[in-house]
Formats: sequence, C-alpha cells, structure tokens
Amino acid sequence: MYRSTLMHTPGNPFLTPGAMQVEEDGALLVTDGVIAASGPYHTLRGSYPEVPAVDLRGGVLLPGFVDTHVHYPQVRVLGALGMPLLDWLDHNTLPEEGRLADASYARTVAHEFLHGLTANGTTTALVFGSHFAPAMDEFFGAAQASGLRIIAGQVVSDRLLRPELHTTPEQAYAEGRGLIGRWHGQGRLRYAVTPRFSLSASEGLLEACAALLALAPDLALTSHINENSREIDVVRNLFAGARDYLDTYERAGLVTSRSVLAHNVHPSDRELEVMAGCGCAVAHCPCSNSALGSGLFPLRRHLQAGVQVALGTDVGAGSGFSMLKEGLQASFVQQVLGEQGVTLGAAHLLYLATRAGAEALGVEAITGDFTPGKAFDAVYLRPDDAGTLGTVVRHAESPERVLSALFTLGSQADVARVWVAGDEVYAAPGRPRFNPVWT
Ligand SMILES: Nc1nc2[nH]cnc2c(=O)[nH]1
Ligand SMILES: [Zn+2]
Repeated sequence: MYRSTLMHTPGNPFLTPGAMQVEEDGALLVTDGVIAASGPYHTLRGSYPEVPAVDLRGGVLLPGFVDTHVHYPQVRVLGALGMPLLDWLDHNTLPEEGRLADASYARTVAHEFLHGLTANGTTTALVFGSHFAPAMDEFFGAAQASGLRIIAGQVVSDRLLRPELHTTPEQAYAEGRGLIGRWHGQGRLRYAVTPRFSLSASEGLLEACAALLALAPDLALTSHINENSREIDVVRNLFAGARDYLDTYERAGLVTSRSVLAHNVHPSDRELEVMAGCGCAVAHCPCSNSALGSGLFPLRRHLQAGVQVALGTDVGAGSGFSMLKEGLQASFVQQVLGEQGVTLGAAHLLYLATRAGAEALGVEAITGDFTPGKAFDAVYLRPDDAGTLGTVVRHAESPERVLSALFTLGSQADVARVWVAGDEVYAAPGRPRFNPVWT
C-alpha cells in the first residue's frame, strides 16, 4: 500500500468538468503490480489492517507520464536553438543520427536516453528510433532492462536526408520484419512502424511500411506531419497527386487508430476531419514547436474536430524529457493564442501528460490513471522543502494549485521515485529511501 496525495484524471477534463480526482491523504493498494483498491488512506487502512504502507506523504503521487513523441538518437543534440526544422535537421541532428551506425555508440546513447525518460517520471513512451537496425537491437535490449513501457521502431527514409541514413523499400521491410519478430510483444515492448516523414519517404517506402503494419494487429505507426511551412511546401511538390500532407500517408493506408502523427501545427479542416474519423492521434510538442519556430498549435481546432491530442517532448528539438515542462509550454502557447487558444488548467495538463497519452497509444486499459485494475505506473514528486516549489506547495490553497505549481516549477530534481507495474524503475540518488512502515 502506498500513502500519499493522489491526483489523476480517469476522465477527460476537456469534456467533463471535475474529471480530475484528488485524494489529499490517499492510498493505493497494489497487488502483483496492479492497483487493487484506492481511496482515502483511513478507509483502506480499515479494510486492510494487515497491509504495510509505504509512507509517501509530503509529496504527490501521479500516474507515470506518457510521452507520445521522443527521439532516441537525439539526446546528445538537445539545446541547439535558433534554427528552423530543415536547417536544424541538416546541421545539428542528422550528423549525430549517422553516428548510431556504430552499435556500441548506439548502446551508450540508448542508456542515456532511457535514463532521461525514467529520471523524469515517464513510464510509457512512443519512441522514434534510429535508422540502423543494430542500433534498434541495442535500444530494445536496453529498454527491456529499463522496465519501461516502450513502443518504438526503426526509422526509415529513402531520400533527401544523408546517404548513410537512406534505405530501400526492400531493406526497410526485411529489417523491420526482423525487429518485429525479435522485439514486438516482448514484455513491455511493442513495435512502431516509423517512416521519418513524407519528405524523406518515397511512395514505395510508405508501401513497405504498410506491409509491415499488416504483420500484426497491435503494431503502431508513427511519423511527422504539418510541422513547418517549408517542409509542407516540399512535400506538396513531391506528392503532386496528394490532396494535402495527410493524404500522402492516407493513400498508403497508414492513417488508422494505431497511428500517432507528431506536430500538426498547420492542418487543413479536411485533415482534422479524417484524423478524427480514423481515430489517428496527434502528438503535440509545444517546446519543440517554439524552439524551431514551427508555429502555435491550434488545439481548439483539434478539439472541435474531435482529434485525440496528447503530449510529446520531441527530444532533441524540444527542451528535455520533462513532461511537466511540456505541459507548461502547452499552456503558454494557448495563452499566447489569445481568443483562439484553449485555457489549460492543471487538470488539463495532467490529463494531456498521462491519460491522453495512454489513449493515443491504445494502452488506456493498462496505464494512464489510478483506477483499480490498472498497473501501478506512478511518479512520486517530492519537492525540496528549501526550494521555491516547496514554498509554493506548502502555501497552496488547493490541490489544483499544488498541481499547477508542479507544472510551473517542477523538474527532474523533484522526481523522487518511479514505478512501472509495481517495479521501482527509478529512485533519485541522495534521496532518503522510503521503507515500508506499519501505520
Ligand atoms: N521535430 C522534428 N521533426 C522532424 N521531421 C522529420 N524528422 C524530424 C525530427 O527529427 N524532429
Ligand atoms: Zn519528432
């Protein structure tokens, strides 16, 4: 049993006011990694007098974060500011992605990347992989050892990047099939078919991706869409017969309820309608959109069309692995949009960072909130008493204000412990260990 302040969003606060549930002195009973009961601590204590409680008072226990868009080979190139997308790819990012041809280099990067996720409280992620199959074997091996829930795949491209990053439709299919056979469905791992974006993918390569997607019903598909105006112009010229950017994927059969497309900063109404109809989700990456000057995300139009939206950090165009920071930036972007924006309160941010991500990835029956029956995937945030966040939290007048302070001021430094399916996958170094106590 875990005793803490609990906050989670089993409902959707965009549809239902009051969708966030808070238990100021709450408890979760966890059996074999699954939440068996939840409620006020004293109620659970009465029902389960013999069960020891881990005392996590003084902080807040949230569902583990779900990052729906983050690039494994880009951890070392975080922090290059001031470039638009295509320059940033050419000058900053693709040279580094080429270095993952060396499997031992890739192994080190995989560990650095996975540590970034766990240390920030992310327990589930849809990960854009490397162009190299051996680098993906290294990654999946490390991901399996990390205990995280990871959906990832080899990135494929056959034009306009750098020659060493190009494949062919035949090679992409053969390597993807091998990786799916070795890793898809192993423990907490799943495979995502991953064409980089239509700009770097011929129609033949997109068809090879569709053939991979047909290999199993629970494979995912992820790519980029409508991120930057210059990128959109290039795609328009490359696919003369396509109605719009989405159509380049649609014609290949890649737009389904298993698809998660990142960015969509500049969608047409038709694209939003098709995405909503198919149940294709959008990974909104506000830090990346701001850093690359891609634009201000039209959240209101997505919500009105009924498109599922979740959050992604988009490391390395974004600003790090913190889903708290991503939530804050999402809120800032909507504020900057003025009347066209959607005011995002703490409950919206928590939903976008947890349950919405689980829905986008089709894993909401397993993770994303603390309803009994879900896995115990959780992050324990314990601000330092001496810091500004500690001061604000101590004086906050409501749990909602505590949560918005966590999004505003919280960081990796406040992540004390992280669990996936009841397994502790991270404990902050130098923090006191919380031993089970009888209370
Ligand atoms: N932000 C971002 N957009 C992309 N579009 C194609 N590749 C990338 C990438 O690595 N990052
Ligand atoms: Zn990306």
